[in-house]
Amino acid sequence: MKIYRSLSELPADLGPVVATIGNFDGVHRGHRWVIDQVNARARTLCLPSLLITFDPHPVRVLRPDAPHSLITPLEQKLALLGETGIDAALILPFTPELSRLTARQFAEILANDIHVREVHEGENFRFGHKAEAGMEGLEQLGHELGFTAQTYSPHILRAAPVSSSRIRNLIAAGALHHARALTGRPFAIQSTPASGRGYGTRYTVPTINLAPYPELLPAKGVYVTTLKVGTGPHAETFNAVTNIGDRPTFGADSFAVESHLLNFHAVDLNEQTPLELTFLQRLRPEIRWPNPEALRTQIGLDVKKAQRYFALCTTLTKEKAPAT
Ligand SMILES: Cc1cc2nc3c(=O)[nH]c(=O)nc-3n(C[C@H](O)[C@H](O)[C@H](O)COP(=O)(O)O)c2cc1C
Ligand SMILES: Nc1ncnc2c1ncn2[C@@H]1O[C@H](COP(=O)(O)OP(=O)(O)OP(=O)(O)O)[C@@H](O)[C@H]1O
Repeated sequence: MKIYRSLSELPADLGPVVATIGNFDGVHRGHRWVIDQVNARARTLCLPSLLITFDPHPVRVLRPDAPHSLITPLEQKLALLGETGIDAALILPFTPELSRLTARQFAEILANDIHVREVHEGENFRFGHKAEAGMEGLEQLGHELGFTAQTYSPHILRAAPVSSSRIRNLIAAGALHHARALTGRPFAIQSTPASGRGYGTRYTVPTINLAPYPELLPAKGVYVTTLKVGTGPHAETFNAVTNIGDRPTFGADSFAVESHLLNFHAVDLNEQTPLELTFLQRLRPEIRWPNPEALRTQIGLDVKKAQRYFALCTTLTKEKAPAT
């Protein structure tokens, strides 16, 4: 997938293109449904497929005071979009000026600068200053400016339309299984290591702490996870149990995300080592234990549950594998 980070980066000879526009946070099943249609049309017409997205997320510019955390920060989103078969992604810097473009001005950019032949969107798509226009407006403007607009009814899963906001709420509530059904993959975050206070090694179990993470995290609590350390051919993935929370057993609140590796062996870690933490199952809420011994005993039980989870996964994977 080619990535263009502004209009001026688009090669002059790219168009005409079959395009879709949106935030695509979480790259969920509704998004992938639309992207598949775009790719199929592009192949039929022998044109490149192009996904147009925005950075930062428009909400951050339009409502800077409203808390809004991303399911997939930009680079993670681009990596996932790269797996969809889309030929190119154009990231439009979402500025106050862009937010003030009228629907017509935006459609003119689509026609004259991006050379769209077709634009494919879900029926809830809105664009232009104060979200003034929807798919009907896009169709009319396209008719004038020389492109067509294709509208899709919402992709429904578990009795409601799939949307980034729905998935965000599920993850924030710790409902990881439900969120996974809507995205088609477990929720994962990318970070780097940070130093802990040393309490774990002294009183409970050793952990790898993650650097403060500014985007979406699951609800506070204890989870079965995997932790991938490093990238590329030298990356290693460990089974783990992870606590997200304030660690109230040790006094004053001190928020952290920290993982205890089950199949630990020494790895070379520094502050830049890429980490990917994947959340598989929620085990329990975080609790203020009367003393570190009680917490250590509970973590022992958490580890046993996680081991059972991984053992069951291995058995199921083996059962699913074709006979050799
Ligand atoms: C699997 C797991 C479960 C945990 N559960 C709790 C908990 O219920 N309550 C709590 O106060 N801390 C909990 N913790 C956090 C420990 O208190 C934490 O590991 C300890 O404070 C070490 O901090 P440090 O890494 O800064 O040294 C948990 C940690 C792990 C790895
Ligand atoms: N469930 C769905 N079915 C069909 N199309 C969808 C679905 N969800 C999103 N789309 C379409 O995918 C494109 C990108 O969507 P976008 O990420 O902007 O919205 P969203 O997933 O609904 O997020 P939010 O909940 O933040 O509004 C748009 O054309 C949108 O209409």
